[in-house]
Amino acid sequence: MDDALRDFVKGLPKAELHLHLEGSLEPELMFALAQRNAVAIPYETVDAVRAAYDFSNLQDFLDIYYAGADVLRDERDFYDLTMAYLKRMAQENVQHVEVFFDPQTHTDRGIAFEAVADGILAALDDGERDFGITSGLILCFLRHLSEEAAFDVLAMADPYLDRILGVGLDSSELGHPPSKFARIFKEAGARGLKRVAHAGEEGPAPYIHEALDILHVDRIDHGNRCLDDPELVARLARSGMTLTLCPLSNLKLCVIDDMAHHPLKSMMESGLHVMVNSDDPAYFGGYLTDNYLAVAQALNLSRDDLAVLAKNSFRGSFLDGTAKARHMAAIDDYVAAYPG
Ligand code: HPA
Ligand SMILES: [Zn+2]
Repeated sequence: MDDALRDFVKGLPKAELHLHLEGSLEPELMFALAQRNAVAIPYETVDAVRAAYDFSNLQDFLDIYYAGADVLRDERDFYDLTMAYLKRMAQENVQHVEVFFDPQTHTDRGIAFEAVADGILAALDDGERDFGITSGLILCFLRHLSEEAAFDVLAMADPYLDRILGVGLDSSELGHPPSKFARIFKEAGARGLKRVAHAGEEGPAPYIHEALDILHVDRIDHGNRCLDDPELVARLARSGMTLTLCPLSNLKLCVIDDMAHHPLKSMMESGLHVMVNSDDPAYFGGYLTDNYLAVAQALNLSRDDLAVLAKNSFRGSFLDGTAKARHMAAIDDYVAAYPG
């Protein structure tokens, strides 16, 4: 491992825009919460948990990810989960995060929406106070469930909407196109929420078109498969649409067969506004710095390329223009002052 490159990336000011809080549940915390809540888990040791994280596609992962979330039971658990993530981010100079949560994963097993949201929001507040990390919370609808179920969760979230930045769409992509959620995304937009959606991770390029034209998203999560459609690439580039790429996730879920084949560099060269994220770091083997390093090494990225990615992370955020400009200037200052 190139320690100099790691130090450069670690100190680079960064934002993360594609992180599922439930996907930051480390096996150690899973065990601790299983014990605290007297929940049985099908693993003997932390190593056995990690050994089970061998996926051949998105669904393989989702089955284990939803099962793991069962140890999350009360407000304190959601607080601890979120705080553990923010603590790690503070060590990597991550200054802003827009994080996903999947309320249906919890409400469907009888956990109160309030326990989930209160725990997460309290940790986000403390993360800003203790580490200076600004944040936004994005409520994701599970796309393998119905649109009616999505309306139910939006109703539960109603008292919290002033603390929720936006809505997203995640879970099993194939067979669950964005168009299935046209009405709920329209409603979310009418309520002033930002809109993002996973599209083109395993699903085809037309799903990205649907996310743009039917859901009117402000960002595309993943979006790798846009490369199958040159006109779509041109459209995304022209509009400056941010794509939140997740390199280690793509490798672990077999979206790519080798990091050397990751499309990030060719996407940058096509003028796409791509940035780097960890998706579900506890399951995919690395947090934000590890994801930058994985592509930097496999694709031979320069420090300037990495700085562009970090700037894109703020440009693609929902921060206001002044804050974006301040963060981007700090990246220029960091690069200019960096030795060598
Ligand atoms: O990578 C993902 N894709 C879709 N749904 C998800 N839910 C958590 N992680 C993911
Ligand atoms: Zn994701």
